[in-house]
Amino acid sequence: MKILSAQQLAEADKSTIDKQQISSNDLMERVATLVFERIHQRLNGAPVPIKIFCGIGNNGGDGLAIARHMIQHGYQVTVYVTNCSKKRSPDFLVNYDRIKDVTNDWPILLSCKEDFPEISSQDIIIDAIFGTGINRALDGWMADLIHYLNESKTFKVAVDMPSGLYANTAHKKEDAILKADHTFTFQTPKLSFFLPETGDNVGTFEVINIGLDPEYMMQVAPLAQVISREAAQNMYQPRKKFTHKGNYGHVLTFAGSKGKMGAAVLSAGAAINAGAGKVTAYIPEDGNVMLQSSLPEVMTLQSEGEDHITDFEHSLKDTVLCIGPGIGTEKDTCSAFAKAVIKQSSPIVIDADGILILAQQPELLKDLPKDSILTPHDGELKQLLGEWKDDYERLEKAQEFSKEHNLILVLKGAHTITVAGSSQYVNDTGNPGMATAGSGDVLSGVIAAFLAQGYDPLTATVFAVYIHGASGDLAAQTYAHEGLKASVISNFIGASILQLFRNPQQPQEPQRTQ
Ligand SMILES: NC(=O)C1=CN([C@@H]2O[C@H](COP(=O)(O)OP(=O)(O)OC[C@H]3O[C@@H](n4cnc5c(N)ncnc54)[C@H](O)[C@@H]3O)[C@@H](O)[C@H]2O)[C@@H](O)CC1
Ligand SMILES: Nc1ncnc2c1ncn2[C@@H]1O[C@H](COP(=O)(O)OP(=O)(O)O)[C@@H](O)[C@H]1O
Ligand SMILES: [K+]
Repeated sequence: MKILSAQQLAEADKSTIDKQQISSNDLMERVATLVFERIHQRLNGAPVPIKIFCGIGNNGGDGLAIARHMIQHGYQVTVYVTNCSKKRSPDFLVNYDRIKDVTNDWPILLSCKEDFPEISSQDIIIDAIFGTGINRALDGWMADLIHYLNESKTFKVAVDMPSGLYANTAHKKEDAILKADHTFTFQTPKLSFFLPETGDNVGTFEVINIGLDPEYMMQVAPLAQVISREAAQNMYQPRKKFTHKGNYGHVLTFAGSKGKMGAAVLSAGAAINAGAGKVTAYIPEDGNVMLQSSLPEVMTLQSEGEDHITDFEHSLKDTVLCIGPGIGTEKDTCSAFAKAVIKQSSPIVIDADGILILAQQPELLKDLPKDSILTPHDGELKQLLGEWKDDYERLEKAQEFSKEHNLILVLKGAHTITVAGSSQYVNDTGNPGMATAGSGDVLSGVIAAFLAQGYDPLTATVFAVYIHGASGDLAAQTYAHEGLKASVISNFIGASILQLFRNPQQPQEPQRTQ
């Protein structure tokens, strides 16, 4: 699913109005009806007090139209309008008049702090103050209103966007942004929903298809794409009947050191669990017994170094190299790392200490095969790219780095973003239970396994990130977030591939918790 900028969404609105020969007010009515239906499905006429706060632009117009539908269906609604400017949008004004026809009274105007209504914990708040049109931080009593609403313990629903939040530009820390429990967003999710500095303001969200011009939606180059279940289904490559293990590739994991042999077990184990035909773990000598007894399916090759890898002399022909988990940064490990990456001619998966070594020896970047995949968490990313001032600069720097070095970057987090040149793919599977030691090692093995099975590097990466998160979601249904551990996530890889093609009505659909 495409993520568009606020400006592109405004263009899509315009194109829709032109091509579908409807007025902007007809579109607003369509939007409001769709939101009302979603709310009505959930509340089912419940006599809860609902307070709708409307701005004076089109988001406010949406709010007034939603309020009108709710009042006509017997809901207990009080409507407030934030009287912050004389510049009211034409469609706001149409709906301002229309609601009066239903209530025989004007909505309550708020012009200062003293006007703020009392909010009880029983209330439901609907926030239609600002949407994608916001172009500066809220100040004065408008900022106070947002803080006031945030302090209340009641359930808050945002229309299109939590008010105060920008769709795709950075905020200052102190900006007033509504903290919604749920957001009904229109046509596409916004980039800010997925970023760590702002995503928490959105609560859970659902995207309402408001029927914006399909032609525009098809041709527009998005800011980023969210990997949907359908997209992941299309990426999957089923196995053929008359095949053998040689058809599914050979992964060589270069991982582990004394005290961190688990990283080698996790990455090699995940590569086997995700379908690599053969997996060999290249490890320090002392890790051999542990690895062989943990993973009987995996072959081993041992470095001369007893407690860390000190050398690399092996052939990498027809092998996918997955390098870095738990290797440490000893001098001879760094030289062995350099030997291996220089020798390899097909895309490499580089994780953890491998990324730190690259940051220390950036001259190696030019030796990496095109489309190699780096999977840094933010600590590792900072070593590579330096500090960033906000989430958007992080993405810009990652894009520049990816373009300059012809690499794919996997920016791990609650919504992992895969950056390939100027394209960005946002992952929507996974849960906070995956914030547990070793889950990144598992991801590196999954990416390598898909590469080995013949997926192209970008598809292997995006699909692996999706499946890794989906495995965590499925595992969490049995183990809860707290009980998740990396080996458990790895053991659910097969189940999550099955789940990808299961009818969503069947049990065991992963619970989305964004
Ligand atoms: N054609 C339509 O009727 C549609 C309406 N939609 C709604 O329209 C919204 C966008 O509407 P608008 O472009 O009118 O913008 P908003 O309703 O988000 O904002 C209204 C106006 O407030 C002013 N403003 C911006 N920042 C401010 C600040 N910090 N303090 C005070 N005033 C400020 C701006 O001049 C802006 O135009 C969407 O989020 C959505 O809710 C669309 O989603 C669908 C189509
Ligand atoms: N809150 C979260 N929600 C979803 N996924 C998460 C969350 N926290 C971590 N993850 C995922 O877990 C993995 C953690 O990787 P990493 O930090 O490298 O762990 P480790 O170094 O212990 O292996 C990443 O794939 C990341 O996207
Ligand atoms: K809003």
